[in-house]
Amino acid sequence: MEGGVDYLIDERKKAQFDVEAMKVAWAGSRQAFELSDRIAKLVANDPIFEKFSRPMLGRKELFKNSLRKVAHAWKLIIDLRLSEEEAKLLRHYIDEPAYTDLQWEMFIPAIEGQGTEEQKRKWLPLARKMQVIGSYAQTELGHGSNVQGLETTATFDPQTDEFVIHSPTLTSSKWWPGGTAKVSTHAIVYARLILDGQFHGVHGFIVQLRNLENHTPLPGITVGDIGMKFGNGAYNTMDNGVIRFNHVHIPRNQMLMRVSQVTREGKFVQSDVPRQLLYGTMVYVRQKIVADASKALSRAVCIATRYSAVRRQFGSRNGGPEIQVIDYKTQQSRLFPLLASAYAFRFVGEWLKWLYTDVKQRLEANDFSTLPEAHACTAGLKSLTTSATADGIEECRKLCGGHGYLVSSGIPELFATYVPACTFEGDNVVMMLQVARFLVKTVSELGYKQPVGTTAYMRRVTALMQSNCAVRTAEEWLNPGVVVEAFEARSTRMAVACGQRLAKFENPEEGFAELSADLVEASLAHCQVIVVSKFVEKLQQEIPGKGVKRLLEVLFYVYALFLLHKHQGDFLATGYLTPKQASLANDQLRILYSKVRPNAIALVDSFNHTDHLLSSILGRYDGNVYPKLYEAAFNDPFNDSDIADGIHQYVQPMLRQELHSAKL
Ligand SMILES: CC(C)(COP(=O)(O)OP(=O)(O)OC[C@H]1O[C@@H](n2cnc3c(N)ncnc32)[C@H](O)[C@@H]1OP(=O)(O)O)[C@@H](O)C(=O)NCCC(=O)NCCSC(=O)CCCCCCCCCCCCCCC(=O)O
Ligand SMILES: Cc1cc2nc3c(=O)[nH]c(=O)nc-3n(C[C@H](O)[C@H](O)[C@H](O)COP(=O)(O)OP(=O)(O)OC[C@H]3O[C@@H](n4cnc5c(N)ncnc54)[C@H](O)[C@@H]3O)c2cc1C
Repeated sequence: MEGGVDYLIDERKKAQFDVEAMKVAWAGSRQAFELSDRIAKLVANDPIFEKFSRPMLGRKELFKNSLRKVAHAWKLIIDLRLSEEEAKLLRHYIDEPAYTDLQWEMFIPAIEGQGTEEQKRKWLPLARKMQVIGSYAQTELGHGSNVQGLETTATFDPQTDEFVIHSPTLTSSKWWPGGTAKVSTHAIVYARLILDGQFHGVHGFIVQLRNLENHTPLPGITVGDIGMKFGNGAYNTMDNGVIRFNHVHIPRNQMLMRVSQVTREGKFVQSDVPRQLLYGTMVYVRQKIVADASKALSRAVCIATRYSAVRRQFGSRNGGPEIQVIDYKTQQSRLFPLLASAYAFRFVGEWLKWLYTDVKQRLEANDFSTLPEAHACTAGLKSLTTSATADGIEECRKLCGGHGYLVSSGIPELFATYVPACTFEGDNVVMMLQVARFLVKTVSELGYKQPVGTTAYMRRVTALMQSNCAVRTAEEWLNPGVVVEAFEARSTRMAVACGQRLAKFENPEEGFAELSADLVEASLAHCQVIVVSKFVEKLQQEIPGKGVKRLLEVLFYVYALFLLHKHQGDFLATGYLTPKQASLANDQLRILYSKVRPNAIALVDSFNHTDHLLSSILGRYDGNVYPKLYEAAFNDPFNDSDIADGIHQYVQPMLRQELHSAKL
């Protein structure tokens, strides 16, 4: 047997559920499935969107090719009259970081959220037709996480009714904004507002960077690329930029003025809208990043699962086949929790999208009451899901053994493209510390204020602090109420313990800094409550299709009990579980893995990933791994000739002992 074609055919026959119905459950609805499937095939069948050769291209060629793909995609959007939703899917399936990500996910949302009605009327139609191309220039060489520490200045000049945008120091150079180095014509630049010598906080300004006719930078603007990033291909299709402003004048009406206004006379007016709305774009993008985590993790898991069914090692009896590596319990205990996590993140992402839509509608109606919770949820879940996904992709590489390290496995590029998600849109630790602030506040108010939303479980603080887990058998862990209560009790106990220790500090900020590592752990525990509860809520809905709900229940228990096993130190230290109960959870986990095993291939088929999206020989749908790996090796341009450049010059003289006289 040269490939694994028969193995995957056999595996698919073992499925105990309706794969087509699971595809719909994964997509969210039949309509969402059909839409997504149609766009995925459109991209997969278009040779311009080929991406297998991407890691072998030099930077300039890579970038030009990326510009070509974006132009081709835009042409398709117009010719096929694709909706905004379809265009988003098109970008997802093209699977190449590009300036359009910033245009659609940051520049436009920033104007929508922070612009006045007049500004929206002017800028949004231009941006939506791609007549201006915008980026999001917040981070500087010296500051990223600390937004209030940004140094770029926007000084109002009452003489000309303009703001003067200036980079006063080297460290104030804008650094990282995607799409800026070579493409964007405009940027939302975050700068310190200065009126009559007084600082009035950091605000966003629409600044034109390039001449729309010939694309040259405007006077006073120095702009360039910040250099190659991690991995071949990967994020290097994006032109992350550096910008220096030398007293660049922009009209007053290009300050985004929904939150605060500057009058013609140079007076600062603070509206009723809270200052935090300036950060609204980040709430939107963090929500989007959570939704995307399941897409990235499911890709890696799909590759590792298919390959684990094709790959065989050891255990051959009487010349028969060796054991499929997916049958090793260790392989299952590493792979199946990641498979379950992909589903868990899919469902929590769906819920977060709902939460964001609700907050957005409220904000439009000037109801800001749910913004703090939305901020804490998006920050915390962004941190949890991206960290787990980045680690999960790397684990999948190891699950594929040596072949996982080959670029043709599709995993190295996926990893290199994905890992910055742990840093951009807020470093993951800094984000968890935001959750910690929210939790500390919630806990300190417990005596007189009912917690709401995702912290509502803390209303039962007394019960959660005092009662203990009642599980006596492994079977008793198969109860969603029991599982969720365990997570809620652990989270409440960790948060309350942090609150009690904080109260001993005279200076709360000093206490917060001192206890920050514990606070991050308490925040993670709270975020895990959210993911686990949202999975349970999903299971309470009607889920059609033979066996679909049952398999999702299995995955829920795998996800939750795996986390419980991994963090059993917390569950034991807080006193909610006994060592015996933790051990029973682990026993149940092993039983659950055996329930996943026959369904593993069908569960990853349910992601409906095309071979184009996976771009992986190990993860091919047909399982034809070995012949294709062999073919790809000899198709590599490095194998064009048997004698590589440099052999005659540097190797042959060594073999002939003539190196001393060779010209090096
Ligand atoms: C959160 C901060 C660290 C806060 O700092 P401070 O403590 O200094 O606070 P402030 O004084 O500023 O404010 C305090 C106050 O405000 C509240 N707050 C803070 N943030 C928010 C918010 N967002 N919403 C609401 N409220 C907020 C806070 O809780 C306080 O409230 P109280 O006073 O009541 O306590 C902040 O400074 C911060 O956010 N820092 C991080 C900076 C950051 O995130 N920068 C992002 C730069 S842009 C960027 O990185 C772009 C990345 C590229 C993205 C590409 C777009 C593509 C999208 C799709 C992505 C898919 C990826 C998938 C890849 C693949 O699959 O291949
Ligand atoms: C691929 C990529 C694309 C990007 N695109 C854009 C873009 O389009 N526009 C844009 O404006 N920016 C962009 N960024 C910048 C990005 O948003 C920042 O890098 C990010 O917000 C982190 O900030 P930083 O670099 O200042 O990290 P730092 O804050 O310097 O972090 C360094 C370390 O310090 C720790 N740390 C920092 N503060 C604290 C604290 N208070 N407590 C405890 N630990 C702390 C962090 O955990 C981290 O370990 C991009 C970055 C990347 C990697």
